[in-house]
This record gives sequence, structure tokens and C-alpha cells, in this order.
Amino acid sequence: MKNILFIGAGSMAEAIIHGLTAQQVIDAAHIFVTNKSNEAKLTQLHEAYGISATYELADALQQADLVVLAMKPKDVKAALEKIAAHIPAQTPVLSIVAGYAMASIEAILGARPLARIMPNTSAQIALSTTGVAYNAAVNDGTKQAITTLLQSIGTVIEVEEDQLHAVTAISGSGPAYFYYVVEAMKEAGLTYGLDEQTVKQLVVETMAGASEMLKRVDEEPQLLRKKITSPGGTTEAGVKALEKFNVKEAFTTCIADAEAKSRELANS
Ligand SMILES: NC(=O)c1ccc[n+]([C@@H]2O[C@H](COP(=O)([O-])OP(=O)(O)OC[C@H]3O[C@@H](n4cnc5c(N)ncnc54)[C@H](O)[C@@H]3O)[C@@H](O)[C@H]2O)c1
Ligand code: PRO
Repeated sequence: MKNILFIGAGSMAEAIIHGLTAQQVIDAAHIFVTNKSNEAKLTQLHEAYGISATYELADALQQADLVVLAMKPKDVKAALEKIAAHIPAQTPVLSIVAGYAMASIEAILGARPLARIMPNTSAQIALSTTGVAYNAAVNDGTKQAITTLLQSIGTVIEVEEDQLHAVTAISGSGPAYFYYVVEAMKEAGLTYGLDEQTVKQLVVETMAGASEMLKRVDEEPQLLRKKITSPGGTTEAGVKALEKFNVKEAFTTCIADAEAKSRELANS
């Protein structure tokens, strides 16, 4: 895969471009980016990564070996209608757009190799866990090239397209749930006279350590939790409060509502 064209120069496009150039997966000279209105953003990407900013869409589409859709869901239909006249019949398209179905892309661009991905914002530091789904027209070579591309921003999990709704609800939106928990623990911690930097460090390092434990130690979270919980002790008292306020149920509803919203967006 030689040339990649990004349509949309927002935060997700930049995170992927950062990964691709940092890991030297693809030479910056072969990365082309176009944007709807914000020329300053294209200049910034050119200066930061050496990519080619372009407004010559027809030319860029002719030369692209992969076209990446990286705009907001509300803008995707208009973008597809704009590129439809210029994109060659078999050029693969990879969409980052949450909830927008391959069938909808095909309806405008015609049958072709299609992939949809759901990364998360940890792509910025190459720690995204990214779900990817392919249609039947994607061959093994293109799958491998897309996997390599995605590995530059973290880890990759292949799923069926329909499962991307759940991936979106769990890992696409997931960092926001964690930040919410960090916010809550920080706010609570600040009421005990510790300074902000100290509380932040206590919360963030605790999360990072617990997360590493889950990755490195082959034990279920329930067991790891049990090992911390002395009978009649502090953890038991804390967890009782979480149970009293149905925090588990809140997370069940949180994931269910996000999954349902992803389906709703797909049908809108
Ligand atoms: N932010 C996240 O956590 C996250 C995670 C996974 C997927 N996504 C998906 O990634 C996509 C991009 O999100 P983002 O946060 O990078 O958005 P963003 O708003 O930062 O960037 C989108 C860019 O696309 C440009 N654009 C719109 N229409 C265009 C067109 N016709 N031609 C060229 N450029 C066009 C806009 O000018 C804008 O610069 C969204 O569809 C979102 O659902 C986001
Ligand atoms: N951000 C997008 C949203 O909130 C998709 C997952 C993360 O819709």
C-alpha cells in the first residue's frame, strides 16, 4: 500500500498520522490529507509530520491506494457524494466514522473493498485498542496492510461489522468512562486536604497499576479485587457504597445506551 488519502483532518486522523509516521509504517511523502474548511489545520499537519496537504481531490483519489474517511457522522454523506465521481472502482475505503454502515458507503461509492474501524483517543499515544471489520471484497494483502497501519496506534481486534456497535460502546467511548471515574475519585480525594497534584498522582498511578496488573497477571478482576478486600476493612466499606449506589448497574446501562446510540446513528 503506497499512498493513503485522509478525507478529514481532525483529531482521529492526526492520531493515526502520528502513529504511521512515528512508527515509519509509511513515508510521510505518501500520506495525503484533505479537509473541508480549516486550511490552518492542514498547514499544521504538513509542518508537524511532513504529509502532503491537498485540495486537488480528483488527483489525490486517482493516486490513493487507500482512502480513509475521517469526518464526523453528520458530514460523511456529503463527503461520499463529493468523492464518488473521482474514486476508482476498486480503491479500498477505510471508515473511522462511528455508526456509518458499509452498506451506506457502498450505496454511494459502489461495491468495493471496505473496512470500518473503531479506535479510541489513546491512539494519540499508540495505545488504542481498535476494532476492525471488513467486507468480503477485502483480500488478505489489504487486510494485512490495514492491520500494520492500525498497529502503529495500538492493538487490533477483528470483529463482524454488527459487533462494532458493542466495540464503540466499550472501547471507543471507554476512555471517557475511565476519565469520569478519575474525575469522581479526584473530586472526592480533594476534600481531605491533599493538594491537587498529589491526588491526581494517587488516582492516575493507581489506575495505571491496576490496569497493568490486569494485563500481566492471569487473574480475573473479581479475584484481584478479593485480594485487596480484608474482611471488615476499608475496601469492603468502600465497595459496599458502590453496591449501595448500584454502580455495576450504572455501567450496564452506560454500555447498553452507548451501543443503542451507535445502532441509532447507523440508521439515521
Ligand atoms: N474522538 C473519538 O473518540 C473517536 C473514536 C473513534 C472514532 N471516532 C470517529 O472519528 C471520526 C472523526 O472524529 P474526529 O474527532 O477526528 O473529528 P473532527 O471534527 O476533529 O475532524 C473531522 C474533520 O473532517 C473535516 N471534514 C468534514 N467534511 C469533510 C469533507 N467533505 N471533506 C474533507 N474534510 C471534511 C472537518 O473539517 C474536520 O476537520 C468521527 O466520525 C468519529 O465518529 C472518533
Ligand atoms: N467518540 C464517538 C462518539 O462519542 C464514537 C466513539 C468515541 O460518538
